This record gives sequence, C-alpha cells and structure tokens, in this order.
Amino acid sequence: MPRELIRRTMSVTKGFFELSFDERSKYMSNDIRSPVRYGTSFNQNNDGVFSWRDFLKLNCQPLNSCFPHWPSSPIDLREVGMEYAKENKRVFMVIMEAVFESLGLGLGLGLEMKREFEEGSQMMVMNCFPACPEPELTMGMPAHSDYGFLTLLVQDDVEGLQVQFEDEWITVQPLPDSILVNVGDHLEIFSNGKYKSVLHRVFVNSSKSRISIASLHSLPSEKVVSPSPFLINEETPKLYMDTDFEAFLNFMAITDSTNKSFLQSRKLIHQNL
Ligand SMILES: O=C(O)CCC(=O)C(=O)O
Ligand SMILES: [Fe+2]
Repeated sequence: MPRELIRRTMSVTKGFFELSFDERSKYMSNDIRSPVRYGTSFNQNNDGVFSWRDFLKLNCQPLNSCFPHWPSSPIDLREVGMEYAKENKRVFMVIMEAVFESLGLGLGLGLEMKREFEEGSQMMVMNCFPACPEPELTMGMPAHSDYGFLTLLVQDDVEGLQVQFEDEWITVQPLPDSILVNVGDHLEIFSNGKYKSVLHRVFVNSSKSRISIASLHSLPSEKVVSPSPFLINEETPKLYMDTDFEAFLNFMAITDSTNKSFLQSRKLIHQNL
C-alpha cells in the first residue's frame, strides 16, 4: 500500500469531519445496510453506545454500486476512498493467505475461500475523536472486538488505541502511514479458537482530536461463518456455533456488543478459551 495513498485517505477523512454539521448530517442513517452512515455522539443518533466519537461508515461491497452514495465532499473523497478500498482489500488478501498457511490449511481450500473473500464484506469506518474537556469521564470507544476476520487500521500520530493483553490495557504507540492488523471475531470462530480476537478500546484526551480509519473484512454478509472442519478433531472439538450477519444484528438489537459478549454467546463449550 503506497504511503501516499494512506496520507491522502487520512486527509479526506479529516476534511469530512471539518465540514459543517449540516453537511455531515446529510449522511445520517439508522439503516445498518446503507452504503453510507454518519453518526455522532453529539446527537443521539449513534450506535446505541454513548462514546466521544464521530464516525462515517462507508460500505465498500460491492464497490461500484456503493461509492456513488458516499459523500460528495470533500471533492476527492469518493475517488480516494475507492482507491484506498481496493488497495486495502489487496493487503487483506495477502495477510489472509499467510493466515491460512499458519493454520495448515491447504492451497485448494485457500483458493476456494479466496474467491469468497474477493466478494466479501468490506466496511471502511472513518473515526474522529474530538478533544474532550473531561476525558476521564468518557471513552472514544468502549472495549469491544471487531466482527470480521481482520481489521486493517490506520491512525494519525495521536495516542488513543489500547489493546487488552494479559488483563492489562496496553496503549498502542501510533505509527502514522502504517497499517495495524487486528484479529476479529470471525477469524476466532473460523480458526476454532487458534486465533483470538483482540479486545480493544479508544481513550480521548483534552487537547488533541484524533483520526483513525478501520477497514473490516469478512465473507459475504449472507454467508455463514463456522469453524473450519479441518481444525476440528478429537482433541479440539467444535468450539463455536455457526454464525452469520443476521445473528450478529439480532444480538446487537437486544444487547450491546462490548467486551466480546457476542463471541461469548457463540461459544459451545463455556470454558476459559
Ligand atoms: O481508533 C482506533 O484506533 C480504533 C477504532 C476501532 O476500534 C473501530 O473503529 O472499530
Ligand atoms: Fe474496533
């Protein structure tokens, strides 16, 4: 992925969040399948969890029919976003190949999955965390894991992301122009627990706003994600239920999906995995 492309994408993202509220709010929607969805915690029309965050979610699948619905301002958002989405998918595919290899899954199976991932769901989540006068009273995003296989994240030079490791919150040192890869719930399920999705959260500060772009990738949204039959045996039984996007949406409708609660609900054997 060219650094220049990451920079340009960060710059249109920043540009979008600098637009007037009237301009941004044109893209508000409660429809989870909409090609574009803007939300802000400065208005209650957000995801249900109160966070100090503005977001713009751009659905990238299928790219050609989604991108004409994306914001027309900043003027180059669509063009840059489209180029970034394509490159992001390419990088995702390269990493998934390595993931398959690491799981000992054969080339044939890899090729089959590859075809599915080519048309897999892809969501670009642009986040803006404004400076907050009382940062200790809120979060940019509460602890959660992402629902897809992998999330490719780029961020500016302001600290904010923390990942949980051995029951401690570790602050990730931002490295601008680089891509950070997080494991999502679907990969934990598919790998039958060999990979673990990462619990993460975002804190805010009182002096600087922060921008990040999370790209979530998975299988096509109508497909079922299940533990690979090649990773189930006597030693390791099937540890997770099959799941699909519908199940995720239903879960979200009745509870919030923080703290890996969705994944927890998919476990067949409730031991400490
Ligand atoms: O801003 C970040 O570093 C993380 C954002 C995030 O976790 C998300 O959009 O799911
Ligand atoms: Fe996340």
